[in-house]
Amino acid sequence: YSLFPESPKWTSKVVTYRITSYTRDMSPVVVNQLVAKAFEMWSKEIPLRFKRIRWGVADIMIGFARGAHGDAYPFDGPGHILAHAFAPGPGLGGDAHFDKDEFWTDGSKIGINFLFAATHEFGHSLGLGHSSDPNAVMFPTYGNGDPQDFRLSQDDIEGIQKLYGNTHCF
Ligand SMILES: CC(C)C[C@H](CS(C)(=N)=N)C(=O)N[C@H]1Cc2cn(c3ccccc23)CCCCCCNC1=O
Ligand SMILES: [Zn+2]
Repeated sequence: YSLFPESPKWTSKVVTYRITSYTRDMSPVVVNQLVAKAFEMWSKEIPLRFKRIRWGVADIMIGFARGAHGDAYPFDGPGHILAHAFAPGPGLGGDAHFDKDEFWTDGSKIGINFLFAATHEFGHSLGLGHSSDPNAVMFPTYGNGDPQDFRLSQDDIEGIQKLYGNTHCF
């Protein structure tokens, strides 16, 4: 695993998130559920809680966008870069953007598995960089293992616990 320089992390016990835009590929209800599930993948390994807010500014602002969308990293049409997320911090820090030009699916068909991509992006939002372990969710490229049936690798868990400690007793 790798961290970002200076190991930025969230210092609050509860981190808020808000989904500000959606995709036509899946119903908003499904996107909401998959976002919650992706956060749970990480939160079950660390003493950190996530709270969804529907309005106002959350720590982690989540949305779908195509091409240039207000940050310095315009998306590139179908394929190539699928999404991006910023390291923990104020403002843009922690935010996760998904490329609207991808075909996002919930594991029932072809396209890009949204749960996998969201789990990867939220790893960045929490402070993880990329891993050299091909089995890690934080590996730089999509589609090495089976994105329809994945779980955090030991490397992913080691990295997130390095930042936030673990949830086990003494
Ligand atoms: C892990 C993801 C969820 C998030 C990362 C982006 S990020 C910022 N969050 N680390 C991602 O999109 N990686 C590219 C990396 C990549 C693979 N190729 C590329 C060709 C061109 C440009 C990029 C790529 C080869 C062709 C396959 C293109 C489709 C799949 N794309 C990828 O795997
Ligand atoms: Zn990445």
